[in-house]
Amino acid sequence: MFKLVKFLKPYRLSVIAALLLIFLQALSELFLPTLMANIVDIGIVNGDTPYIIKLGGQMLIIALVGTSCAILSSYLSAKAALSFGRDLRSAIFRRAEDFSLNEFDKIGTSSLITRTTNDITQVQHLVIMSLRLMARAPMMAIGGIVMAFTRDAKLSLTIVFIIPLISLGIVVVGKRVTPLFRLVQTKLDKLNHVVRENLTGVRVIRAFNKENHERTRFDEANHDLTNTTLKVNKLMAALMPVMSLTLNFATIAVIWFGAIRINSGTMQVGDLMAFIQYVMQIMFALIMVSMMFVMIPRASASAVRINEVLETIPEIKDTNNFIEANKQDGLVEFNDVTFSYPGAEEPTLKNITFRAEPGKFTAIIGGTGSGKSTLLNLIPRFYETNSGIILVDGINIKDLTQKTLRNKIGFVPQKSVLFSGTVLDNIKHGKENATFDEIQEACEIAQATEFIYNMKEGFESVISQSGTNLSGGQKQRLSIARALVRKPEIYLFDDSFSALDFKTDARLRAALINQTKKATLIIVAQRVSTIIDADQIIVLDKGEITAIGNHKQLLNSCDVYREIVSSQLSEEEIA
Ligand SMILES: Nc1ncnc2c1ncn2[C@@H]1O[C@H](COP(=O)(O)OP(=O)(O)OP(=O)(O)O)[C@@H](O)[C@H]1O
Repeated sequence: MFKLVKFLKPYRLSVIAALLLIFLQALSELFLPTLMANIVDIGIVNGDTPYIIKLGGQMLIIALVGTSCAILSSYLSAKAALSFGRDLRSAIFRRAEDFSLNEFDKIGTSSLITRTTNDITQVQHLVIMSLRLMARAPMMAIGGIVMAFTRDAKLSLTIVFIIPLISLGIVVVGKRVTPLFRLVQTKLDKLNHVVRENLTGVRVIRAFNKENHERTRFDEANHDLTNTTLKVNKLMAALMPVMSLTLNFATIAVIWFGAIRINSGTMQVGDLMAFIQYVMQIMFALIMVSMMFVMIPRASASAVRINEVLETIPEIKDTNNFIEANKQDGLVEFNDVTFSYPGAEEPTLKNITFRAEPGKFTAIIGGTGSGKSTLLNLIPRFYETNSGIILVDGINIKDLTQKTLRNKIGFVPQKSVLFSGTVLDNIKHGKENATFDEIQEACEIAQATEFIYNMKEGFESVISQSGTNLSGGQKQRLSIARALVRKPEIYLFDDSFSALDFKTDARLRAALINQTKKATLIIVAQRVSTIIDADQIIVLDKGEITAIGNHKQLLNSCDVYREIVSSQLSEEEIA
């Protein structure tokens, strides 16, 4: 929790001002019972009306000052806490932006969302309450004790018995709920995960009539969260009645002993009235502390989860001694590269060595799970290799900044990803300052122009969430146009033509070859027809390169390739 305090630093002036105002508010609240005691003991007893009016006026002014301080301190503490929350959210978001895909896999997308939203809200809530209550509670408790002692030292002994009793209750409950609160956040993660999977996979769920199964899964996660939260709340609920009971007993004890002291003439009625108010203030302060104890365990569980993200050092970082890329050819070289996903028993890619030259079309083919996408993902450095080096234009990619490296690349992922916005916005993701001519040219090559103009608003048509209003092939073509508009040196297509019909696929490739004459073109494909014209075809099998050559060479020399080809093409096509 304390590690996050640094995020409050920029707002220290607001925090200090809020604390000062709270101090003034507490002083005013502590002073009022004394004035009231004087009105009773001096004004009423002596029938001194001007004295009563004078002190009554003073009470009114002090109460007004106290209220103004309370309003202003609430405003300042809310401002500081909300800004704290905003900065923390930005910090998590920025950190997550730097994560390699490994770190995303490790923490989990759903958990990252919960941490950026719910966890931060918990901590932010604690900050507001700490500034408002936590600062006020000790002032009120200590001030109340001091004032009560000045009113009647002997009667104050009642307080000495009550405070340790309440403190014990708070500590016992606090210890039991802390681990439970941590559990609540984990259960919330799980619920988010189930909801997310259900919403994104709604079509599959309906197609397979899995609604009941998914409902059960959701109910389980939902009940699990509810039960754990209930357990925590039961414990917390037990604390409040205990507090109230103690408060009432304390009041009875004070009135009882106070009455005895008034009878014996050692105490005045006004003093007893003030004393009761001070005891109330002390008890109230302790209740505030117990309320804080409700929040601290939950917020500290959230703070641990937030810190976990903030303290995760991204595996992939730019070197300080980065090299400026002078050449702009786009030559890609793999030298004996081996790569494993964390926790995997076997490397996914083993001893990969090849060259993909500018002006040449390199294709990668292989069975499912042979490592094609993984190989492609290593080029923009989405993952770090275990051994071997990858060079772009003769420079180890680890010596380039990620920005420089990725500026050279036009990447089309296997699963098309579009963002909410217009068609134009989505293509401009590839090049912010692209002219309309450039965008049109890219769409022309990607075979997207026709369907874009068939849309109601053309390039201004709005793409709904993740492109749900587009077909798979349309999404793929927009993803391709987004990469083409950059005119990069290296084009990486990860099975990006799979949703296109054969005719569109052929037209697109013909146009693409024209546009990418000088660039390095690397295409991962499942379909042999997509890569039949490649200058070199890399055949991957179980993470290893089985053979490299063109279609004809491989047909004669590579069994794996021949098998793939004969499973897709007829004898005449092969011949
Ligand atoms: N993020 C990941 N974490 C752990 N293992 C992974 C991850 N992504 C892929 N793998 C594993 O790595 C292997 C290669 O996967 P990859 O996606 O590179 O294959 P592929 O040849 O592109 O397959 P496909 O043609 O089906 O897309 C598979 O066994 C897969 O289970």
